[in-house]
Amino acid sequence: MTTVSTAPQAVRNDPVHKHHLQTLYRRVWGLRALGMGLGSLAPLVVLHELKSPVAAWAWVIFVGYGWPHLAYVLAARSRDAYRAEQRNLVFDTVLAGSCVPLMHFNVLPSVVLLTMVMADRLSAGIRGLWHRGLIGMLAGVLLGGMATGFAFAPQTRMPVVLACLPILVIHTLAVSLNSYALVRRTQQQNILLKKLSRTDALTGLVNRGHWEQAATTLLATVPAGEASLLMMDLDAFKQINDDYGHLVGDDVLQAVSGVVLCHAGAGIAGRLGGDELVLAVTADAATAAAIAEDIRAGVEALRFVHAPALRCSVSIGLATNGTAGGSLRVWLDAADQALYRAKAQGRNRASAPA
Ligand SMILES: Nc1nc2c(ncn2[C@@H]2O[C@H](COP(=O)(O)OP(=O)(O)OP(=O)(O)O)[C@@H](O)[C@H]2O)c(=O)[nH]1
Repeated sequence: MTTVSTAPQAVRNDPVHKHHLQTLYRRVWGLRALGMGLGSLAPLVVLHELKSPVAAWAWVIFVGYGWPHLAYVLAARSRDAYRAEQRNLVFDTVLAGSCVPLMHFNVLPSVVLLTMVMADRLSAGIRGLWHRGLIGMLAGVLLGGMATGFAFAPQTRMPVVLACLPILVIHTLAVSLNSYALVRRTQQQNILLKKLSRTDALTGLVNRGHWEQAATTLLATVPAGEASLLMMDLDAFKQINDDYGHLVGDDVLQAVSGVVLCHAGAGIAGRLGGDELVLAVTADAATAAAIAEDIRAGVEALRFVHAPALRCSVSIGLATNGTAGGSLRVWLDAADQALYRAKAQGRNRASAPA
């Protein structure tokens, strides 16, 4: 019931993943003890009905209540605990199979036992385990049959039916809980992956590809004159990098992105690349100019712990979707020209197209 997916090479070499595999036997221990313990109840009742010899009792008691702990010790003492646990998982099936002839093929407990054991091999997610488990199970049935002469009495009486219930109920609920946890974890990881795939790692703004998608949608849905684009470029950023180093340069980029996000409202802030940031927002030209001034002033007010003397500024080019026409390319071009004007007019300012 513990899932260990077969991972690609890079993941398999990861120390955390290796540790996860090498400690599998510890996680399986409790589940094996519970499953084998409950699973042995019905066989014991059948042995009682059949008035089986002591050797059969001893074997089933070993399978149900001794083997789970022996399996733990074998894996713990092994040089490769994961391989040892894989052997244990196959040996589980041999043992389960061997109990079937001891019960003279009593139909309900035999089916329950074999099904539960097989379901656990499948849900472990280890490649080929179910296949090896099937062979192990058949070997177990064969060995048990050779010991009992394949005696056959498939009828199941009520006490045996009742003895099957604990494993049926508890095992089914445990497997369902495990699946529930797995689905929840996968959903959360998918959300995180989606977020990471569209986020610029340094600034936390959306990356170019995702920003272009979102801006295209905005452009298609907002009437002309009601959406604005702010294209921002840090002033003399190369000099900042040269004077203070790239790490401080990164701090500046992060801090400026923080200011942009702070004033973005419901707009979409992104990093096109380098020190070039963009904000597409549902706002007319006057509102966009006010947002641009807030960002400009916010950037000017930034101070840095690792470079107290450092002052930075940003130039901003503005374009509304009215001036830009229908395509994102034209809109970006209009904002870029406005940014060029802001730089040419002396930087640290916002400018609209001429
Ligand atoms: N620290 C840091 N620097 C970066 C990063 N990406 C790009 N740069 C640097 O940003 C600088 C961009 O400089 P430019 O935009 O060409 O010029 P500028 O110095 O900002 O001058 P103006 O734009 O004309 O004001 C280059 O030196 C790049 O190496 C980054 O992720 N971190």
